[in-house]
Amino acid sequence: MEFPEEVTSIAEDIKTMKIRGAGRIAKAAARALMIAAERFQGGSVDEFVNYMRATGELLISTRPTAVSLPNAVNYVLRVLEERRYTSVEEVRKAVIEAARSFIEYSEQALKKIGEIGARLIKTGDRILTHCNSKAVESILITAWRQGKRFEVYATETRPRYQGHITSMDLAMEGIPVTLIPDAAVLQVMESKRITKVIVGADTVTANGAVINKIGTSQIALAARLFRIPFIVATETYKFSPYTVVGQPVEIEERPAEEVLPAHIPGVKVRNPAFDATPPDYIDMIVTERGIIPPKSAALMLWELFHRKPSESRLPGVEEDSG
Ligand SMILES: O=C(COP(=O)(O)O)[C@H](O)[C@H](O)COP(=O)(O)O
Repeated sequence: MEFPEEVTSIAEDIKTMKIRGAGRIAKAAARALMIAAERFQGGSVDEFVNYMRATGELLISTRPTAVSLPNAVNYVLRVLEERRYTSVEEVRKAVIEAARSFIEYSEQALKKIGEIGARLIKTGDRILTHCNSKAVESILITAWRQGKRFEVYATETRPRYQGHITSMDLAMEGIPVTLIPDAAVLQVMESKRITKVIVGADTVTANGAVINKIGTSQIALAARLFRIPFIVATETYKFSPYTVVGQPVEIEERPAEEVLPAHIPGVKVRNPAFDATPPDYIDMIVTERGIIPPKSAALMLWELFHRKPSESRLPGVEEDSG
Protein backbone atom coordinates (compact mmCIF):
# COMPACT_ATOMS: atom_id res chain seq x y z
CA MET A 1 0.00 0.00 0.00
CA GLU A 2 1.21 3.51 -0.81
CA PHE A 3 1.33 6.11 1.95
CA PRO A 4 1.75 9.87 1.63
CA GLU A 5 5.37 10.95 1.87
CA GLU A 6 4.77 13.00 5.02
CA VAL A 7 3.42 9.88 6.71
CA THR A 8 6.33 7.62 5.74
CA SER A 9 8.74 10.34 6.77
CA ILE A 10 7.17 10.56 10.27
CA ALA A 11 7.43 6.76 10.53
CA GLU A 12 11.09 6.95 9.48
CA ASP A 13 11.78 9.76 11.97
CA ILE A 14 10.37 7.63 14.80
CA LYS A 15 12.43 4.63 13.70
CA THR A 16 15.65 6.62 13.46
CA MET A 17 14.87 8.50 16.70
CA LYS A 18 14.67 11.96 15.12
CA ILE A 19 11.34 11.89 16.89
CA ARG A 20 11.86 10.19 20.23
CA GLY A 21 10.49 10.01 23.75
CA ALA A 22 7.26 8.12 24.36
CA GLY A 23 4.98 11.16 24.52
CA ARG A 24 6.39 12.78 21.39
CA ILE A 25 6.22 9.49 19.51
CA ALA A 26 2.53 9.12 20.40
CA LYS A 27 1.72 12.66 19.30
CA ALA A 28 3.67 12.22 16.05
CA ALA A 29 1.72 9.03 15.33
CA ALA A 30 -1.59 10.83 15.87
CA ARG A 31 -0.38 13.61 13.56
CA ALA A 32 0.62 11.05 10.91
CA LEU A 33 -2.84 9.46 11.07
CA MET A 34 -4.41 12.88 10.67
CA ILE A 35 -2.27 13.60 7.61
CA ALA A 36 -3.02 10.17 6.14
CA ALA A 37 -6.75 10.79 6.56
CA GLU A 38 -6.51 14.23 4.98
CA ARG A 39 -4.53 12.97 1.99
CA PHE A 40 -6.72 9.95 1.15
CA GLN A 41 -8.20 10.38 -2.28
CA GLY A 42 -11.29 8.82 -3.78
CA GLY A 43 -12.27 5.27 -2.99
CA SER A 44 -14.92 3.81 -0.74
CA VAL A 45 -15.41 3.83 3.03
CA ASP A 46 -14.01 0.29 3.16
CA GLU A 47 -10.91 1.33 1.24
CA PHE A 48 -10.42 4.26 3.59
CA VAL A 49 -10.77 1.98 6.62
CA ASN A 50 -8.21 -0.52 5.24
CA TYR A 51 -5.81 2.27 4.34
CA MET A 52 -6.07 3.84 7.81
CA ARG A 53 -5.51 0.46 9.47
CA ALA A 54 -2.43 -0.14 7.30
CA THR A 55 -1.13 3.32 8.24
CA GLY A 56 -1.63 2.45 11.89
CA GLU A 57 0.32 -0.79 11.46
CA LEU A 58 3.14 1.04 9.69
CA LEU A 59 3.42 3.47 12.60
CA ILE A 60 3.21 0.79 15.30
CA SER A 61 5.98 -1.23 13.58
CA THR A 62 8.54 1.57 13.98
CA ARG A 63 9.57 0.97 17.62
CA PRO A 64 8.37 -1.80 19.91
CA THR A 65 8.65 -0.70 23.54
CA ALA A 66 6.68 2.47 24.26
CA VAL A 67 3.00 1.53 24.59
CA SER A 68 2.09 5.17 24.03
CA LEU A 69 2.47 4.41 20.31
CA PRO A 70 -0.14 1.61 19.94
CA ASN A 71 -2.32 3.34 22.54
CA ALA A 72 -2.35 6.52 20.43
CA VAL A 73 -2.99 4.65 17.17
CA ASN A 74 -5.73 2.49 18.70
CA TYR A 75 -7.37 5.51 20.25
CA VAL A 76 -7.52 7.37 16.95
CA LEU A 77 -8.55 4.36 14.87
CA ARG A 78 -11.18 3.18 17.31
CA VAL A 79 -13.58 5.59 15.62
CA LEU A 80 -13.47 3.29 12.58
CA GLU A 81 -15.41 0.69 14.56
CA GLU A 82 -17.76 2.97 16.37
CA ARG A 83 -20.46 3.16 13.76
CA ARG A 84 -21.23 2.60 10.11
CA TYR A 85 -20.16 5.55 8.01
CA THR A 86 -22.01 6.43 4.86
CA SER A 87 -19.28 8.50 3.19
CA VAL A 88 -15.50 8.86 3.15
CA GLU A 89 -15.92 12.49 4.23
CA GLU A 90 -17.78 11.41 7.34
CA VAL A 91 -15.22 8.83 8.44
CA ARG A 92 -12.31 11.09 7.48
CA LYS A 93 -13.71 13.80 9.75
CA ALA A 94 -14.07 11.32 12.64
CA VAL A 95 -10.41 10.21 12.33
CA ILE A 96 -9.11 13.78 12.11
CA GLU A 97 -11.14 14.80 15.17
CA ALA A 98 -9.92 11.81 17.18
CA ALA A 99 -6.29 12.56 16.27
CA ARG A 100 -6.74 16.18 17.23
CA SER A 101 -8.32 15.24 20.55
CA PHE A 102 -5.42 12.89 21.34
CA ILE A 103 -2.85 15.60 20.66
CA GLU A 104 -4.75 18.15 22.75
CA TYR A 105 -5.18 15.67 25.57
CA SER A 106 -1.50 14.86 25.49
CA GLU A 107 -0.51 18.52 25.75
CA GLN A 108 -2.93 19.17 28.60
CA ALA A 109 -1.68 16.05 30.39
CA LEU A 110 1.91 17.31 30.32
CA LYS A 111 0.80 20.61 31.82
CA LYS A 112 -1.18 18.87 34.53
CA ILE A 113 1.72 16.54 35.39
CA GLY A 114 3.86 19.66 35.73
CA GLU A 115 1.41 21.22 38.19
CA ILE A 116 0.88 18.06 40.22
CA GLY A 117 4.53 17.03 40.25
CA ALA A 118 5.79 20.52 41.11
CA ARG A 119 4.06 20.18 44.51
CA LEU A 120 6.63 17.52 45.35
CA ILE A 121 9.61 19.78 44.66
CA LYS A 122 11.10 21.87 47.45
CA THR A 123 13.65 24.64 47.46
CA GLY A 124 17.00 23.06 48.24
CA ASP A 125 16.25 19.78 46.41
CA ARG A 126 19.03 18.07 44.50
CA ILE A 127 17.25 16.05 41.85
CA LEU A 128 18.68 13.36 39.64
CA THR A 129 17.09 12.46 36.30
CA HIS A 130 17.88 10.03 33.51
CA CYS A 131 17.36 10.27 29.75
CA ASN A 132 15.07 12.98 28.40
CA SER A 133 11.47 13.08 29.46
CA LYS A 134 9.05 15.89 28.69
CA ALA A 135 6.95 14.84 31.68
CA VAL A 136 9.94 15.24 33.99
CA GLU A 137 10.93 18.51 32.35
CA SER A 138 7.37 19.77 32.81
CA ILE A 139 7.60 19.15 36.57
CA LEU A 140 11.01 20.76 36.93
CA ILE A 141 10.21 23.79 34.79
CA THR A 142 6.85 24.35 36.50
CA ALA A 143 8.46 24.19 39.96
CA TRP A 144 11.24 26.54 38.86
CA ARG A 145 8.74 29.06 37.45
CA GLN A 146 6.89 28.91 40.77
CA GLY A 147 10.06 30.24 42.36
CA LYS A 148 11.36 27.03 43.89
CA ARG A 149 15.13 26.82 43.78
CA PHE A 150 16.86 23.47 43.33
CA GLU A 151 19.53 21.84 41.20
CA VAL A 152 19.44 18.95 38.78
CA TYR A 153 21.92 16.20 37.94
CA ALA A 154 21.28 14.73 34.50
CA THR A 155 22.88 11.50 33.33
CA GLU A 156 24.43 11.45 29.88
CA THR A 157 22.27 8.44 28.95
CA ARG A 158 24.55 6.50 26.69
CA PRO A 159 24.65 5.46 23.97
CA ARG A 160 22.34 8.15 22.49
CA TYR A 161 23.11 10.93 24.99
CA GLN A 162 19.54 12.08 25.57
CA GLY A 163 20.90 13.68 28.76
CA HIS A 164 22.34 16.42 26.58
CA ILE A 165 18.83 17.40 25.53
CA THR A 166 17.63 17.45 29.14
CA SER A 167 20.60 19.53 30.26
CA MET A 168 20.13 22.01 27.44
CA ASP A 169 16.39 22.37 28.02
CA LEU A 170 16.86 22.95 31.76
CA ALA A 171 19.81 25.30 31.30
CA MET A 172 17.68 27.37 28.91
CA GLU A 173 15.19 27.84 31.76
CA GLY A 174 18.03 28.93 34.03
CA ILE A 175 17.82 25.77 36.17
CA PRO A 176 21.27 24.80 37.53
CA VAL A 177 22.07 21.50 35.85
CA THR A 178 25.10 19.23 35.97
CA LEU A 179 25.68 16.52 33.37
CA ILE A 180 27.19 13.32 34.74
CA PRO A 181 28.32 10.03 33.17
CA ASP A 182 25.83 7.21 33.74
CA ALA A 183 28.44 5.35 35.72
CA ALA A 184 28.71 8.24 38.22
CA VAL A 185 25.16 7.87 39.56
CA LEU A 186 26.03 6.10 42.82
CA GLN A 187 28.95 8.39 43.54
CA VAL A 188 26.90 11.54 42.87
CA MET A 189 23.92 10.29 44.87
CA GLU A 190 26.12 9.89 47.90
CA SER A 191 28.49 12.83 47.58
CA LYS A 192 25.87 15.38 46.47
CA ARG A 193 23.22 13.99 48.78
CA ILE A 194 20.58 13.71 46.07
CA THR A 195 17.09 14.25 47.54
CA LYS A 196 14.89 12.89 44.74
CA VAL A 197 15.11 10.88 41.54
CA ILE A 198 12.54 11.66 38.87
CA VAL A 199 12.33 9.75 35.59
CA GLY A 200 9.81 9.33 32.79
CA ALA A 201 8.24 6.15 31.42
CA ASP A 202 7.76 4.41 28.11
CA THR A 203 5.36 1.84 29.50
CA VAL A 204 3.77 1.12 32.88
CA THR A 205 2.68 -2.49 33.32
CA ALA A 206 -0.36 -3.81 35.18
CA ASN A 207 1.79 -4.84 38.15
CA GLY A 208 3.28 -1.33 38.44
CA ALA A 209 6.67 -1.97 36.85
CA VAL A 210 7.99 0.92 34.80
CA ILE A 211 9.79 0.42 31.51
CA ASN A 212 12.08 3.34 30.77
CA LYS A 213 15.47 4.10 29.24
CA ILE A 214 18.15 1.51 29.86
CA GLY A 215 19.87 2.22 33.16
CA THR A 216 16.73 3.36 34.96
CA SER A 217 16.50 0.18 37.04
CA GLN A 218 20.13 0.53 38.20
CA ILE A 219 19.37 4.08 39.30
CA ALA A 220 16.29 2.85 41.17
CA LEU A 221 18.42 0.26 42.96
CA ALA A 222 20.94 2.92 43.92
CA ALA A 223 18.15 5.22 45.13
CA ARG A 224 16.83 2.41 47.31
CA LEU A 225 20.29 1.95 48.80
CA PHE A 226 20.37 5.59 49.93
CA ARG A 227 16.63 5.77 50.69
CA ILE A 228 16.09 8.47 48.08
CA PRO A 229 12.49 8.79 46.82
CA PHE A 230 12.18 7.39 43.29
CA ILE A 231 9.43 9.15 41.35
CA VAL A 232 8.06 8.37 37.88
CA ALA A 233 6.28 11.01 35.79
CA THR A 234 4.00 9.75 33.04
CA GLU A 235 0.85 10.40 31.08
CA THR A 236 -1.74 7.67 31.60
CA TYR A 237 -1.58 6.64 27.95
CA LYS A 238 1.70 4.95 28.81
CA PHE A 239 -0.16 2.38 30.93
CA SER A 240 -0.25 -0.85 28.96
CA PRO A 241 -3.58 -2.66 28.59
CA TYR A 242 -1.71 -5.58 26.98
CA THR A 243 0.08 -6.38 30.24
CA VAL A 244 -3.27 -6.96 31.95
CA VAL A 245 -3.56 -10.16 29.96
CA GLY A 246 0.05 -11.08 30.59
CA GLN A 247 1.64 -9.90 27.36
CA PRO A 248 5.31 -9.15 28.03
CA VAL A 249 6.76 -5.78 27.01
CA GLU A 250 9.22 -6.15 24.16
CA ILE A 251 12.52 -4.45 24.95
CA GLU A 252 13.93 -2.80 21.87
CA GLU A 253 17.41 -3.97 20.88
CA ARG A 254 19.13 -1.22 18.94
CA PRO A 255 22.03 -1.44 16.49
CA ALA A 256 25.46 -2.46 17.79
CA GLU A 257 27.04 0.57 16.08
CA GLU A 258 25.41 2.86 18.64
CA VAL A 259 27.66 1.27 21.27
CA LEU A 260 30.67 0.37 19.17
CA PRO A 261 30.91 2.46 15.98
CA ALA A 262 33.84 0.47 14.53
CA HIS A 263 33.49 -3.28 14.83
CA ILE A 264 36.22 -5.03 16.86
CA PRO A 265 36.74 -8.60 15.62
CA GLY A 266 35.64 -11.13 18.23
CA VAL A 267 33.64 -8.59 20.26
CA LYS A 268 29.89 -9.02 20.53
CA VAL A 269 27.68 -6.08 21.43
CA ARG A 270 24.33 -5.91 23.17
CA ASN A 271 22.33 -2.71 23.04
CA PRO A 272 18.98 -3.02 24.84
CA ALA A 273 17.34 0.40 24.84
CA PHE A 274 15.05 -0.02 27.86
CA ASP A 275 14.76 -1.87 31.14
CA ALA A 276 12.07 -2.62 33.71
CA THR A 277 12.10 -1.18 37.21
CA PRO A 278 10.03 -3.32 39.58
CA PRO A 279 7.21 -1.62 41.53
CA ASP A 280 8.97 -2.20 44.85
CA TYR A 281 11.60 0.35 43.87
CA ILE A 282 9.13 3.03 42.86
CA ASP A 283 7.69 5.37 45.48
CA MET A 284 5.05 7.04 43.35
CA ILE A 285 3.83 7.63 39.83
CA VAL A 286 2.80 11.17 38.95
CA THR A 287 0.11 11.20 36.25
CA GLU A 288 -2.22 13.88 34.92
CA ARG A 289 -4.97 12.17 36.96
CA GLY A 290 -3.05 12.43 40.21
CA ILE A 291 -0.31 10.64 42.08
CA ILE A 292 -0.65 6.89 42.49
CA PRO A 293 1.45 4.19 44.12
CA PRO A 294 2.79 1.72 41.51
CA LYS A 295 0.62 -1.03 42.98
CA SER A 296 -2.45 0.89 41.79
CA ALA A 297 -1.44 0.55 38.13
CA ALA A 298 -3.94 -2.25 37.58
CA LEU A 299 -6.73 -0.11 39.02
CA MET A 300 -5.73 2.74 36.73
CA LEU A 301 -5.77 0.38 33.77
CA TRP A 302 -9.20 -0.84 34.78
CA GLU A 303 -10.45 2.72 34.76
CA LEU A 304 -8.80 3.54 31.44
CA PHE A 305 -9.65 0.44 29.46
CA HIS A 306 -12.59 -1.07 31.28
CA ARG A 307 -14.36 -2.47 28.25
CA LYS A 308 -11.79 -4.95 26.98
CA PRO A 309 -8.10 -5.03 27.83
CA SER A 310 -7.18 -4.78 24.16
CA GLU A 311 -9.44 -1.84 23.45
CA SER A 312 -7.72 1.47 23.73
CA ARG A 313 -9.77 3.98 25.58
CA LEU A 314 -8.07 7.16 26.48
CA PRO A 315 -8.31 8.74 29.86
CA GLY A 316 -10.03 12.01 30.39
CA VAL A 317 -11.36 12.33 26.86
CA GLU A 318 -15.07 12.55 27.41
CA GLU A 319 -16.94 10.18 25.16
CA ASP A 320 -19.82 7.79 25.28
CA SER A 321 -19.88 6.12 28.65
CA GLY A 322 -20.48 2.43 28.85
O1 LIG B 1 13.13 6.51 27.77
C1 LIG B 1 12.81 7.58 27.29
C2 LIG B 1 13.10 7.92 25.87
O2 LIG B 1 13.75 6.89 25.15
P1 LIG B 1 14.14 7.15 23.62
O3 LIG B 1 15.01 8.36 23.58
O4 LIG B 1 14.86 5.89 23.21
O5 LIG B 1 12.86 7.33 22.85
C3 LIG B 1 12.04 8.58 28.10
O6 LIG B 1 12.45 8.57 29.43
C4 LIG B 1 10.56 8.21 28.06
O7 LIG B 1 10.15 7.99 26.72
C5 LIG B 1 9.69 9.29 28.66
O8 LIG B 1 9.77 10.46 27.89
P2 LIG B 1 8.52 11.45 27.76
O9 LIG B 1 8.14 11.84 29.16
O10 LIG B 1 9.03 12.62 26.95
O11 LIG B 1 7.42 10.70 27.06
